[in-house]
Amino acid sequence: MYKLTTEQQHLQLKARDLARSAFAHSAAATDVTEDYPWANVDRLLSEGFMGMTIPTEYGGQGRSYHDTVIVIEEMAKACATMGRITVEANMGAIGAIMSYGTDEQKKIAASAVLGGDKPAICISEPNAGSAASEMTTRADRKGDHYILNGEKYWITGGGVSKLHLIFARVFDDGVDQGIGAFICLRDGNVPDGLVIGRRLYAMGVRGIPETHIEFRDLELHKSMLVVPPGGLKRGFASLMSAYNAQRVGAGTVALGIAQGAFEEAVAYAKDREQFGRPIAEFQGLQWMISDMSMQIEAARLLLHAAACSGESFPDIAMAARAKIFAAETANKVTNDSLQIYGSSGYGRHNAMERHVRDARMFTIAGGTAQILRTQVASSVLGMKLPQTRNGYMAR
Ligand SMILES: CC(C)(COP(=O)(O)OP(=O)(O)OC[C@H]1O[C@@H](n2cnc3c(N)ncnc32)[C@H](O)[C@@H]1OP(=O)(O)O)[C@@H](O)C(=O)NCCC(=O)NCCSC(=O)CCS(=O)O
Ligand SMILES: Cc1cc2nc3c(=O)[nH]c(=O)nc-3n(C[C@H](O)[C@H](O)[C@H](O)COP(=O)(O)OP(=O)(O)OC[C@H]3O[C@@H](n4cnc5c(N)ncnc54)[C@H](O)[C@@H]3O)c2cc1C
Repeated sequence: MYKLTTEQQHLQLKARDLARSAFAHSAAATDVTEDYPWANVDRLLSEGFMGMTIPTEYGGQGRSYHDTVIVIEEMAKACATMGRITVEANMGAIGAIMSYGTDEQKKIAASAVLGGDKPAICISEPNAGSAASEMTTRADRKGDHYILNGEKYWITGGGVSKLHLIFARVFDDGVDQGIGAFICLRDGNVPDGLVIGRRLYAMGVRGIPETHIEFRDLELHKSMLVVPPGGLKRGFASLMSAYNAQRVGAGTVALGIAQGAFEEAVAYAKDREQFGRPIAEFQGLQWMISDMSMQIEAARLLLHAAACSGESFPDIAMAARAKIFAAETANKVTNDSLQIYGSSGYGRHNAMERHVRDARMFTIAGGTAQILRTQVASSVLGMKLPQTRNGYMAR
């Protein structure tokens, strides 16, 4: 059982106040316009919810991932887009750079995020989604620079993010060194070679653009290559280890969406009358409400435990379990909440259909529920579980 400290309870209340007063009322408009909510991001920044995990020596608050999930749930409950922005402003790319980067890299990243930027993490490719380690984006050394070529897809924040962390296979003298991550800033002037491609219009969480990004002879100084302590040969494993934090964050957005939909459904059940009495008096709905409350509470416990696990970053299996459970809970709870609303939930004049759409992405993005189950199985069985045919044959 987790218990929030007094300080964490204050943080939760501060986040809840901001989310309710500033973000909840614009969530529907953000969904309809599909515009990035710049004004809300300014508020998120000025209230101290961006770059919370950045160490104090780089201008941040040095907060834990546990503190961060407390804030994310509140933001996502009010507006899923703001929930996801809070994740990327505190986890993912910024977490990896603040842990593995050089002093110069940390200063660049901290300055971007503490200036209001939500970084973009560029891993997935059209032919390497689940099979992320099969990425073909390559960086070839040329003197003091690397030349990047390749294509990423479903990059959250494409066209609005300033800081990009680009995963690529690194070649020195044509020899594969392993996978590293490059920092590329899109700061007013778009660097030659960084091409923001077409937008992928999404089913939910529509306030953040998802785009293709191409690298066409993108030239980056060698000092922009983030090399984790284990070197490039262990680069992919170390970078994915940092990414476990973002999985916990994404799961928490799913939780916040579920909690928000649930609260609305409970209030509606007490208010709506059929057969001369509130529909909350019908056992068929009472048992649905019980199940929803259990699933939400269990998801929250798994997420908080995962956020507190590991050393620098959450443990791979705990993060995977928590994200799978929270994502599947969000799909179930938002659908059941809509059911409790009946036709009113199905109408677009109501928030329920948006909650269902917003919840849908989390069994896909950040590692699908199937891939993450394989990671959990690998941990439980103590077995490597290569997914390629020749991986098994080699064993
Ligand atoms: C990891 C996979 C790509 C599977 O690929 P492979 O079979 O080639 O790799 P593995 O042998 O499983 O892994 C190689 C190496 O890395 C270690 N590893 C892998 N993942 C992690 C992790 N999460 N934490 C720690 N370590 C990790 C692994 O143990 C191996 O180490 P050893 O060599 O054994 O010591 C695939 O499973 C995978 O994760 N696919 C999903 C890709 C993904 O999550 N993409 C996210 C893109 S960003 C995004 O979607 C943002 C959306 S959001 O909502 O935030
Ligand atoms: C809204 C959204 C935001 C995203 N944001 C980002 C981002 O910011 N940065 C980024 O890099 N990526 C991002 N992604 C991409 C995301 O990481 C990928 O969608 C995800 O990793 C799955 O890859 P894929 O979509 O190519 O599906 P595929 O890998 O093609 O999978 C298709 C289906 O096959 C299943 N499958 C594949 N391999 C296996 C296996 N070995 N065992 C069992 N089932 C398997 C999958 O589970 C899935 O059901 C985002 C995606 C979405 C939807």
